[in-house]
Amino acid sequence: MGEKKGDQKVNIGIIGVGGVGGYFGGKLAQAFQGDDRYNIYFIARGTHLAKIKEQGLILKTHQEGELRCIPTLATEEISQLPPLDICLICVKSYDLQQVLLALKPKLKATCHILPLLNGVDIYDRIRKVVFQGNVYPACVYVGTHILEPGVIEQTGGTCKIILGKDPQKEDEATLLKEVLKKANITFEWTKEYWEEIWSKYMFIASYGLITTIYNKTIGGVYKDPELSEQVKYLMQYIKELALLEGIHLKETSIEESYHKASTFPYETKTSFQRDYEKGTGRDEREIFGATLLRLGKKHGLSVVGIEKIYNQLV
Ligand SMILES: NC(=O)C1=CN([C@@H]2O[C@H](COP(=O)(O)OP(=O)(O)OC[C@H]3O[C@@H](n4cnc5c(N)ncnc54)[C@H](OP(=O)(O)O)[C@@H]3O)[C@@H](O)[C@H]2O)C=CC1
Ligand SMILES: CC(C)(CO)C(=O)C(=O)O
Repeated sequence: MGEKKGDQKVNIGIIGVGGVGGYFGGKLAQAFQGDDRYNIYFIARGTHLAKIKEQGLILKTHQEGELRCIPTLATEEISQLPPLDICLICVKSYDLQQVLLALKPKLKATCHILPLLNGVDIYDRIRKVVFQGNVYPACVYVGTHILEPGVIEQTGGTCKIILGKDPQKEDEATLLKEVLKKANITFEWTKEYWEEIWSKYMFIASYGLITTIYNKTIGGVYKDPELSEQVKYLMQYIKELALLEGIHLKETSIEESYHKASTFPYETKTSFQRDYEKGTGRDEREIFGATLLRLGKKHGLSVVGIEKIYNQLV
C-alpha cells in the first residue's frame, strides 16, 4: 500500500508517548503538523497527557534541538481513535497485553504495526492477540525518557529503527516507509531482523540488569572491569540462547555489543533502571531477566549464574 489518494487520510497512532513513543511520535507530529492528509494520535495518560494537551509535546533532541510537537489529538482513550493505518506501539512490556486488547478493534486489516519494545518475543506476544495487519519485528537504539510531564529528552543512540517483513506476510511496508522518510526518521529494512533484535537484546538485557542491580549508569558499568565481566557473562549466555533458538549471532557480537555502551553518553540510564528506581514494582524484569531463565531451562542450560544475578533484583 503506497501513499493514499484523494481525501483519504492516513491515521497514525502512537500508543504510549513516553521516552520512545515521545521521540518518534513527536517527530511524526512535527513533520505532519498542518498537513491535513495525515492525522497523528497520541495515547498518553496522567499529568503527562494534561501537559501535552496544554502545550503540545516538547521534544528535546540531541541532534535537532527542541521541537514543539502538536498531534491531531492526544487522549488516554484508545476507543476515541479512528481506524488506524499505522500504529507505533511504544508501551512497556507490562502494559502490552492490555493495550493490544483495546487496540485490536482500531487496527485496519491493512494496518502497519511497528512495535518498538525491547525483547525477543514481542512479535509473538502481539500475534497472540492481533491477527490482522502487518506486524514488523523491530528494534531501536535510542536513549530517551520523560524528563518531566509533557517533555521528552533524547540524549543518545543512533535513533535508527531496524525492522523487517512480517514473517507471516509478504507486505513490504511501503506506506510506513514513506511516512518514516517524510518525518526524517532513519530506518533500515533488513532480512536479518531476528539477528538485529537478538543483538539489541544481548546489549540491553545485559546492561539493563547490571546498571539496575549496581545502580550505575551505562558509562559507569562500561568503565568498571568487574561489572564489565558480568555484562560479558550475560552476553555470552544470550549468544548461546540465541543459537539454541535458531539465531546465529556473529563471532564478534559480544565485543561489538559490549562496546556499544561507549556510543551513549556516560550518564545514560537504561529504561529498566529508570523503572526500577521508581520503586513501583512495575518494571520489565520479566523481559530482561525471567525470559533468560525460562529460555535457558527450556534448552537445558545451567541457569545457576543467571539466577544469582537475577535474584539480586528486589
Ligand atoms: N527509553 C529508551 O531509551 C528505550 C526503550 N526501549 C523500550 O521501549 C519500550 C518503551 O519504553 P519507554 O519509552 O522508555 O517507556 P515509558 O515508560 O517512557 O513510556 C511508555 C508510556 O506509555 C504510557 N502508557 C502505557 N499504557 C498506557 C495506556 N493504556 N494508556 C495511556 N498511556 C499508556 C505510559 O504511561 P505511565 O507512565 O503512566 O505508565 C508511559 O508514559 C520498552 O519496551 C523499552 O524497553 C527501547 C529502546 C530505548
Ligand atoms: C540502552 C537503551 C537506551 C538503548 O537503546 C535502551 O534500549 C533502554 O534503555 O531500554
